[in-house]
Amino acid sequence: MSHELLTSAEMGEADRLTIAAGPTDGVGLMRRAGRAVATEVLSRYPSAAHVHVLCGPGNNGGDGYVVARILAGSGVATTVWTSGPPRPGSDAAVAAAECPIKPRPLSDFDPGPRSIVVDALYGAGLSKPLSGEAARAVNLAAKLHLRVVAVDLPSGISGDSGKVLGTSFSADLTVTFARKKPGHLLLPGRERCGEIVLADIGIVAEIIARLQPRTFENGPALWLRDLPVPAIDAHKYKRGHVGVFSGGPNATGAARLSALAAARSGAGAVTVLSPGNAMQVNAAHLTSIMLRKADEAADIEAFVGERRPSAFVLGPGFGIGEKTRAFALALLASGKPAASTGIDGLVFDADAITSFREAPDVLFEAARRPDAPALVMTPHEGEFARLFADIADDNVSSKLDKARAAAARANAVIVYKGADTVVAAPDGRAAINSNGAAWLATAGSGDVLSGITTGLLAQGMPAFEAACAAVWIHAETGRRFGPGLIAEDLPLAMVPVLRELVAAGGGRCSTALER
Ligand SMILES: NC(=O)C1=CN([C@@H]2O[C@H](COP(=O)(O)OP(=O)(O)OC[C@H]3O[C@@H](n4cnc5c(N)ncnc54)[C@H](OP(=O)(O)O)[C@@H]3O)[C@@H](O)[C@H]2O)[C@@H](O)CC1
Ligand SMILES: [K+]
Repeated sequence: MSHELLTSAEMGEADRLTIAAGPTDGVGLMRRAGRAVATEVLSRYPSAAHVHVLCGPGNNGGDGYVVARILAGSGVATTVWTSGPPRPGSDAAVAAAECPIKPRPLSDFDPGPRSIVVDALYGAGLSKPLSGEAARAVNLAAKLHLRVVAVDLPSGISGDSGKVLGTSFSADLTVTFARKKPGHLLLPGRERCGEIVLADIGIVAEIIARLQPRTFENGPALWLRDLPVPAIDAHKYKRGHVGVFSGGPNATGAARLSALAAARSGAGAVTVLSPGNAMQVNAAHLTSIMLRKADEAADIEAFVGERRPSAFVLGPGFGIGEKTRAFALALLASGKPAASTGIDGLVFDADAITSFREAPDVLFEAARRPDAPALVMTPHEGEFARLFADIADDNVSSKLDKARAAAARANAVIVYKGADTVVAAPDGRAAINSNGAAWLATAGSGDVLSGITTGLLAQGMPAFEAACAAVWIHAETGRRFGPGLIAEDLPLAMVPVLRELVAAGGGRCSTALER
């Protein structure tokens, strides 16, 4: 599995364990890292007039000296610029000694137009904002529109958070080693990396597994085995029954989008639960989706007892206020075994999140009760801040840290939406999504995401996996559809994506869900 993401500390530990296991030493790893970068430079820019390798004082710079040695040995005009010599006795000092090019001070950096920059100033060891001569080099490369190949990370980007410290290079290509780091996927880091190439430098999977990584790049490898497929003896209720709450007569569309998405994601039956005064509007627009009146919390109880739904989505178009809070708390009290016919999973989105802005602890306490159904919440940035104001205000933490802290506090899987959506579970696992597309930023898109998540939950998929799969499928569908996408397109357009996932080996029979 190469979808694990490593923090700087974990990467350092992988390095240490690899060296301890032998026979490769630190300089050996550095030579492989540098060679991987040099190979990319040579194959992508075979006719480059001049390559400028910028070397910092640490091991990132060490990789740079290896790159410079190999490029020069291949006949490429190469200049090395350094921001400081390596520490005597370090691996980087060995690499520098092996490099035949005499380094020049970075303060004199003076690249010609159309040359290539290899940025080996700072990588995993970035410890402060870029300034002085490094910032000048960044500005010069940008001004001259030079191609930049970053070693491990563009200097100035934090590998753990994706944040820019001071300023940073914007690379065309970033070559990183063993596994990607969170900063390659979190914004703005992701935009500054350009294309990312993952190079194998001999840090084996067994070593990575010993670190027990808790952060992943979202993709099928993380959840395909849990993706529900109907068993041969499936009937509709064995495939999970989803309940979707509709808003009033002027706000019914969001629920229908969620309902359709839940049905397309494989739930065998979907019921829209509508206020009495919106029954006619909903009835006029529903065909395979069922419809039932639900005006108060007692109606939920009756529905759960009679129809045995397995998952609900509350929030899209529902409205903000006391009724939403009452419905949410009634649903959270409907888990097993408190009610023998209890439900397995809940998705709270939009208005269900905002309704608790004055008293989030009431929601968290209800979600923390042992019998509460698994809860997934899908806030965008604004909604996240309403529920987790202190976490959102923390300027030091990354989006990953924030999603994790929120998940632990709320005892819920948090889907912290955005162009770099993070899914975090209360147990500390987290995944960063990287296949999103700007086409998804359209009204109703989030309602569809909630519906897919609920559909998967209803079929017995565990909450973290269901949320990750829904985010990925939703993003993949939007990416493939491209221009012209509106939310109504998504439920049907995701069918080819689902077909491919099932063909690729998904997953778990939803008959496990006998109700
Ligand atoms: N781990 C592995 O498996 C492998 C790792 N490899 C490579 O090692 C890299 C990590 O190396 P690293 O730990 O030596 O850190 P690195 O990024 O060179 O920086 C440290 C130095 O920079 C300085 N410094 C930092 N920020 C600064 C700033 N803004 N402005 C000025 N100075 C600043 C910092 O100063 P200090 O914080 O000590 O004051 C320190 O001197 C990694 O990215 C990869 O390329 C490969 O060889 C293959 C195997
Ligand atoms: K770098």
